[in-house]
Amino acid sequence: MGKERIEYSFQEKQSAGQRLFIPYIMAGDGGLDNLEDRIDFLAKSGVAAVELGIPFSDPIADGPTIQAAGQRALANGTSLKAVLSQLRNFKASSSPVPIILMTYLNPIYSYGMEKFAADCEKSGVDGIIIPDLPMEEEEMIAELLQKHSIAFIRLVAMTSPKGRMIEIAKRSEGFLYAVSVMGTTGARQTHDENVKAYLDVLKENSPVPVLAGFGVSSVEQAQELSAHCDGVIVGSRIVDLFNQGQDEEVRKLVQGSIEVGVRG
Ligand SMILES: O=P(O)(O)OC[C@@H](O)[C@@H](O)c1c[nH]c2ccccc12
Repeated sequence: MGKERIEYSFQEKQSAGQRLFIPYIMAGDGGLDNLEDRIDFLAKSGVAAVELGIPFSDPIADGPTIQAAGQRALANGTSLKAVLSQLRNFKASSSPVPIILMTYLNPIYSYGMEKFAADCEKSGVDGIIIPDLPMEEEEMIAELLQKHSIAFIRLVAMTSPKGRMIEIAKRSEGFLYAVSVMGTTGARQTHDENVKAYLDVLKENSPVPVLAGFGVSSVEQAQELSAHCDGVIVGSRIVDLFNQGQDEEVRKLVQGSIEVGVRG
């Protein structure tokens, strides 16, 4: 359950000599019915976990691709409640890979924090990412998540002072999400040169694995960044490929990224 399940999955991949890869998909994009198949497909492709987004009307950290996916999901009635009950139906805890929910704070508030944490556990959710909850305000939910054995994955930004980065890394459970661009989610061709040094600092100071996310859209980028941390998170590119029915390209992206390449 939770943190241990994430750690176990990561260790399994790393001891097989692979990089970690976490795809982000928007729950309900293409219908909630296909969720289980999609997770199975990703697991078979070699991912270390799946990050599942809850659609929200005001996604401040998201660029156009994920905003559009959220609109499609909301249009077919997807809600936090519907996602949790769908996960519970197919028992995410017997899912072949850990499931990490990514949701803004507002849907959690309207659902009820205590009930949210309890229902996540019942639905087999292993970890949570809440991008609009700063460290200073996390205490209340942190306790609830702990009580229900759910890993609370923290995000760190390139603009954080070093001391704050280290504090966030210390608190993070499962892994540390290193946001590797300044701006919103969305595929980009290249990353700022400073990203590598930033990842090196995190890697040196983090007690948990470090994964870089935001702007990664190709095997080359994944390989380049993975050489400075434990792996990558890819959202917009995966969302686009699934939306275009190019599942085979998704598989190639995952498989190319998890191989330890010439750069690493
Ligand atoms: O789409 P990108 O640039 O590949 O970035 C990953 C990202 O999509 C996913 O982790 C995510 C989607 N929405 C978020 C909001 C905040 C933090 C992270 C996320």
